[in-house]
Amino acid sequence: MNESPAEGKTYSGFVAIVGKPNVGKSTLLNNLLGVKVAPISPRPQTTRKRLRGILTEGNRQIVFVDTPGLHEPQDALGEFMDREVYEALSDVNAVVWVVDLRHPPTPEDEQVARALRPLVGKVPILLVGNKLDEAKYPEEALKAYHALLPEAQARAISALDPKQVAALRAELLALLPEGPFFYPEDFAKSDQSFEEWAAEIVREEAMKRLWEEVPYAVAVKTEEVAERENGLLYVKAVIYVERPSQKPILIGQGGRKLKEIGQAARKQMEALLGRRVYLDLEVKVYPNWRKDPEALRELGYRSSLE
Ligand SMILES: Nc1nc2c(ncn2[C@@H]2O[C@H](COP(=O)(O)OP(=O)(O)OP(=O)(O)O)[C@@H](O)[C@H]2O)c(=O)[nH]1
Repeated sequence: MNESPAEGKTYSGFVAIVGKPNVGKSTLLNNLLGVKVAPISPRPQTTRKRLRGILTEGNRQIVFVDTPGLHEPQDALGEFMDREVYEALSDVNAVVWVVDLRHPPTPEDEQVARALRPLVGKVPILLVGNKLDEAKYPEEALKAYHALLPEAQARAISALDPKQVAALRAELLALLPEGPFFYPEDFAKSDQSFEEWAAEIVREEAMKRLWEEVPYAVAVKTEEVAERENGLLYVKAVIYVERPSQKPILIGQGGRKLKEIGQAARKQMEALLGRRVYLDLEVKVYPNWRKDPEALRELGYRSSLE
């Protein structure tokens, strides 16, 4: 653990961001931090792994833990994702429970509320009704969610509104108990390696462009990152699919889809790094990787307990 800053008291803690798939958890995390650390797509269950985002402001530090959307697992990947949520909840100072105000609660929201119940009275639980900008009956919806866990403190926001996100950020910073920083003040905003981040960006761009079952069959692994003489950063990533029939869907006619995915991911990388990137993508088949615990580990879905 790192004691910091040099003088005076410090306040620090872990804040878990939980909720069912697609409610805006990753969007909220990225906007709380002011940088993009988590992948976002209109597809539910884009987030697969727990991810830490680190926010340091003055003498206060929050380590956010973004979690996959809690859902009924269909396979080994799904079980891994739910386990990630329960582990994230085991040792936190506050919980942000995100719900979608455009719709009333579903059984999945009830499942999240049940998972949070043991924390009542132990740590603050902030119920964040998100997507206020597009909600027709936000007050009624928030009330219905609040009824699932009346002990939570409820508020409505849009994760896309910088002012509302800043207010939530200030509220969370104020909740922190006194304690030393977990990361040095100048630590990057996420604990992901560049290789992991690059793979997540490619997966995000692929998921946005695929339909039905195919987005969920995609896994991405960064195989190489190398400096090139002309100032280019060379990044080689492999996109894995589960069946040979999925490969042409990803590549598209005349390679068009893969090119689109590559261009969009490269742009995101260049924007973050402020330099030119050569992104080399390849598509391979890894039969039924989602059902195979060994394959999950190989593709980076490793529990932090291992
Ligand atoms: N209109 C509106 N859309 C939002 C808001 N917040 C997030 N979204 C959109 O909701 C979709 C899902 O957002 P994510 O941040 O990926 O959601 P998530 O909860 O992390 O999803 P999982 O990875 O499935 O757990 C994306 O298309 C976002 O752009 C909001 O406040 N208003």
